[in-house]
Amino acid sequence: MIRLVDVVKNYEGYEAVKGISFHVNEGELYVLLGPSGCGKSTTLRLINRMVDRTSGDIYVEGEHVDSFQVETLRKKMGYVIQSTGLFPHMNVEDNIATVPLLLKWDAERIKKRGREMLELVGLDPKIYGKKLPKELSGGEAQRVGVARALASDPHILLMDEPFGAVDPISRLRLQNEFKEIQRKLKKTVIFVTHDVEEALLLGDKICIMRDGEIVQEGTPEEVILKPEDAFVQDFFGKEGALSLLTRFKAREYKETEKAEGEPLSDDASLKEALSEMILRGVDRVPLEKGSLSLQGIMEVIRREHK
Ligand SMILES: Nc1ncnc2c1ncn2[C@@H]1O[C@H](COP(=O)(O)OP(=O)(O)OP(=O)(O)O)[C@@H](O)[C@H]1O
Repeated sequence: MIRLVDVVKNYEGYEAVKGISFHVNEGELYVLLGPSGCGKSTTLRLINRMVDRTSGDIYVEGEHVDSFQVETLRKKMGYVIQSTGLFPHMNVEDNIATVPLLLKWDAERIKKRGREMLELVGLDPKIYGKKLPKELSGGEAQRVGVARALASDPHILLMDEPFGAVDPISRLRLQNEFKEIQRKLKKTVIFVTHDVEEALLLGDKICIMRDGEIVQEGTPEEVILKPEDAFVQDFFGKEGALSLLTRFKAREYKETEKAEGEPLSDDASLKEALSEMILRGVDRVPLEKGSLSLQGIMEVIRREHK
């Protein structure tokens, strides 16, 4: 679906991307993960030609990126960035309509699509359609950013730290909602982040970068449990397999037994549930109608460690 072969980017003598190759399959959410300055954003922007390659080749849906007109290439891909990139003088509806307008959709179809996209990202079109970006909270603006990227129904989404600017609670909600959207729509997504938990929660595959190079690529389980060097191991911290618990939802391991105390949301991850158990000094925490046991969590850790 998307293939990079020996891609290099030099910025005036500084080699930001040093000959990287990878392949992203259709419907896959591929995470580029690494510390600040390692070349993640540059790699993403090479794909939609916002940055020109120094050398190497990039293919999108089997075609070389140079064989497209730049506008045609960009229209194929939704692009979401941290600061949302919304046009400040356009209301939410008009922001979402930008690419469909360029694609010359008729007015009725654009309007309908705008409403559908706002509903998909959990915003009421009647309340939000006419608002200007400055009248939105950070989390709402990010949702509009995602709605706008999805509006023309591109096969591909390029997302550069899309939830980086929002507070941790809204971020977790947005991540979970986006995961649900992705489960339904199955877009091919390249997602840039430096947040390990975000990468583990969302990624089908994770590509770890350092100093313009790929250090390791694999499923979340592979990179956590079989780190190829100390950098990857350190990057995931000492918690190792514990970080993997981010990927599992409490609801999937719910037991019928009741437990005392404030219930956790069924959407909490096993990692959050484990932290709560440690904080409360208990081996069972209540969920909505049921509970989760330490033993249940330990079984997941043991299973994943095999
Ligand atoms: N337009 C530019 N001109 C010169 N150097 C640049 C330019 N854009 C990026 N760089 C440099 O290239 C390197 C990689 O930058 P890039 O933005 O791709 O990293 P990143 O991994 O996305 O970092 P962050 O997580 O901080 O956004 C950095 O050292 C950066 O300073």
